[in-house]
Amino acid sequence: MMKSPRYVCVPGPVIVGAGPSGLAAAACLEEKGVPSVVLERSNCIASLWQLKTYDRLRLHLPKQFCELPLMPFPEEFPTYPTKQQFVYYLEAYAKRFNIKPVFNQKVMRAEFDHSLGFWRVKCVGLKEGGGDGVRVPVVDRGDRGKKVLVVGCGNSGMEVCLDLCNHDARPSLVVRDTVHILPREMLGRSTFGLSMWLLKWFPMGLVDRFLLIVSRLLLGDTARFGLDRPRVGPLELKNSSGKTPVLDVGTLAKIKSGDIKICPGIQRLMRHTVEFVNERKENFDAIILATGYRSNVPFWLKEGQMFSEKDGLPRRPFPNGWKGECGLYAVGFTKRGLLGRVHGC
Ligand SMILES: NC(=O)C1=CN([C@@H]2O[C@H](COP(=O)(O)OP(=O)(O)OC[C@H]3O[C@@H](n4cnc5c(N)ncnc54)[C@H](OP(=O)(O)O)[C@@H]3O)[C@@H](O)[C@H]2O)C=CC1
Ligand SMILES: O=C(O)C(=O)Cc1c[nH]c2ccccc12
Repeated sequence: MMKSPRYVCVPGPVIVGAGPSGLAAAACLEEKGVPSVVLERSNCIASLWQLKTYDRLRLHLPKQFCELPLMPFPEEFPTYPTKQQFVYYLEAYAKRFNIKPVFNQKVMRAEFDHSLGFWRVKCVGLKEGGGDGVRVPVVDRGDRGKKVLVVGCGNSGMEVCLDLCNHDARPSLVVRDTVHILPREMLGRSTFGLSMWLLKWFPMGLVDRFLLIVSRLLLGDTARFGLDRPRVGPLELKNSSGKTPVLDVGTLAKIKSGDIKICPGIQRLMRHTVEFVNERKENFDAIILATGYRSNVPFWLKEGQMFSEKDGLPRRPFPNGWKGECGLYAVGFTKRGLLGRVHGC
């Protein structure tokens, strides 16, 4: 077996991660004739999409907002492409721009060497197939009637609850804080698309008021079902804290009908028994954590102050990418978002 060299000199940018944003950055560079190296810790591109998402997942923003630069989605794709279609598109994209990530390479440290004028990136090779893919539990027939507690009421928790309902399980949803639920569409357009369009003409506070009025008309008063809204409007909140509004794809109707029960925050977890903050106790057959994730970038990036040391979240949103010192660029992530905004990069 050939041993890989200890040091490799890369005559161009290093891109960390072969997700949609990494692929987009590599393609744009390739288009300009700039070679780059993409390092990917998993053994495939878009590993979050391929290994860590549920099969029924669809994009919840229309496809025109999710396509990568230089190559549109195939015309025959529906408005909201499925996970399988999105992965197929990303594979085709990588092929088209001749992107060949170095797989199974985990970046441990990235530091700018000021005396050399180069970035020094330290990687460890992982075992082939080292995708640490946590599989989302699949509720099959054997799980019918099971009591499942879903923790976290972001888009994941809400969609997982709906799936559980549709497979005859009995889900409860932990909601420990306020949340903005918006219909996925309003006035015949996607809520996201309409919001972005309105923002071109009106201030954010006004667009927020509009979104809340239409949401109230279409969804009713969500507080009546245990889902209080934050005091700050949905766009303002996204902008200031990164918290994404939930785009309802049918979960709210199941909450209204009582098929999904809303619970307060968890105080303690004991085997199958959950104690809530109001001291009520209840037994569940399964617990699904849909509590989001944290960026690992602060762990390895030893340059700049892009991330809060307290919680690992970026210090401010990067609507169009972020340029730091020494040719350091961040593209495609929101504070908490999986999709991020890749359009601006
Ligand atoms: N169809 C699609 O396109 C989908 C897109 N997405 C996107 O992926 C990204 C990630 O979404 P998601 O996985 O939902 O993660 P998020 O970070 O958006 O949501 C996590 C949720 O978990 C809650 N939470 C965290 N810790 C706890 C706790 N200890 N107890 C109770 N609740 C807790 C948070 O609430 P709190 O405010 O209390 O911290 C929050 O509501 C988002 O951008 C989302 O829009 C996700 C699913 C589907
Ligand atoms: O799903 C995400 O991560 C999003 O970014 C969705 C989103 C961001 N801003 C919005 C405004 C209105 C509706 C959806 C969104």
